[in-house]
Amino acid sequence: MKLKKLVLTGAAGRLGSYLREPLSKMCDELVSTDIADDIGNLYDGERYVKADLAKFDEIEPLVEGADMVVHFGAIVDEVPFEEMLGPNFIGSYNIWEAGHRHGVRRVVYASSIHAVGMYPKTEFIGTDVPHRPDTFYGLAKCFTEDLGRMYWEKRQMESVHLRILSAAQVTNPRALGSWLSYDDLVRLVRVAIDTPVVGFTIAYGVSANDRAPVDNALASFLGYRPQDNAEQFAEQILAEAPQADPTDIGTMCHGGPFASIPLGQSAVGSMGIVDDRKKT
Ligand SMILES: NC(=O)c1ccc[n+]([C@@H]2O[C@H](COP(=O)([O-])OP(=O)(O)OC[C@H]3O[C@@H](n4cnc5c(N)ncnc54)[C@H](O)[C@@H]3O)[C@@H](O)[C@H]2O)c1
Ligand SMILES: O=C(O)[C@H]1O[C@@H](O)[C@H](O)[C@@H](O)[C@@H]1O
Repeated sequence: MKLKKLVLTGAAGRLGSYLREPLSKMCDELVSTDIADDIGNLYDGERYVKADLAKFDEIEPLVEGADMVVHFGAIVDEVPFEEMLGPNFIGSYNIWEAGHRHGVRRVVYASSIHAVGMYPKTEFIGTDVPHRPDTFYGLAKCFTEDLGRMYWEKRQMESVHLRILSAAQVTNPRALGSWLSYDDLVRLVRVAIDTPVVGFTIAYGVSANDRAPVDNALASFLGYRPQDNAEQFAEQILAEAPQADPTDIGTMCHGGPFASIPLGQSAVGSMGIVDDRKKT
């Protein structure tokens, strides 16, 4: 199905960099947006507009005439609530409200495992477990999932909330379960757009890892079939890993370092994430 217009927020970001090209091929016009000054060379059919998610006046005109919004823009680490409020809470409201005013059919949202990060890993969690955020960052993901449910139930605007686990190079034992390869990310976003009816849906964003700690059974109607498996990295990662501390909350919970970090303090700093965004 080729759409008329798609909007991608967070287009300058790491995941955005892998989504721009495939999204540009799924529509006549892709409007990519971010707070960054530019995003490099543009793909055929792509236009870039700098805008701040926290400002309704900047976001609202971008959404006019769009079939769907792929909403990936956000602060992606734990920060004090006051800093999170604009981009991650108000930003989500701005996307849904602007979308509603312009008759946007669906939002595909980058939610996160951190909406449920305080569950112990001994629980194989489904998409229907109650929220259990590990940080203000996770709380903003919970807020946005509830916002999406409310706009579906009250205003019939659809959304798919992709609770991504770890879309980054595999550098630690946790990622052997939580890895989402960039190719599988694209597969997931593609089915979230292509599935004819989604209502309000939550799906975990994870590859076909032998050790995947979450259950996507309730989202199986999306037909997401991940192809990659982090087990290919297991031997090396486990040989190099320090002995796990069973009393550490971060080791025990789905949220990893986000689960053990004090509220408002950076968790990403300790995770060794490589900036391998795709260059254009
Ligand atoms: N990478 C992961 O493992 C992972 C896991 C779960 C969820 N997510 C979610 O996926 C999305 C993309 O993450 P990423 O890893 O590519 O991070 P990223 O930081 O590379 O990308 C996020 C982008 O959002 C933009 N942004 C921040 N504040 C903004 C504002 N006020 N207005 C407009 N744009 C703003 C940033 O400039 C950045 O380009 C985020 O919503 C994140 O929460 C990522
Ligand atoms: O838990 C994870 O691995 C990831 O969770 C995402 O929500 C964060 O944005 C990302 O920075 C983390 O690496």
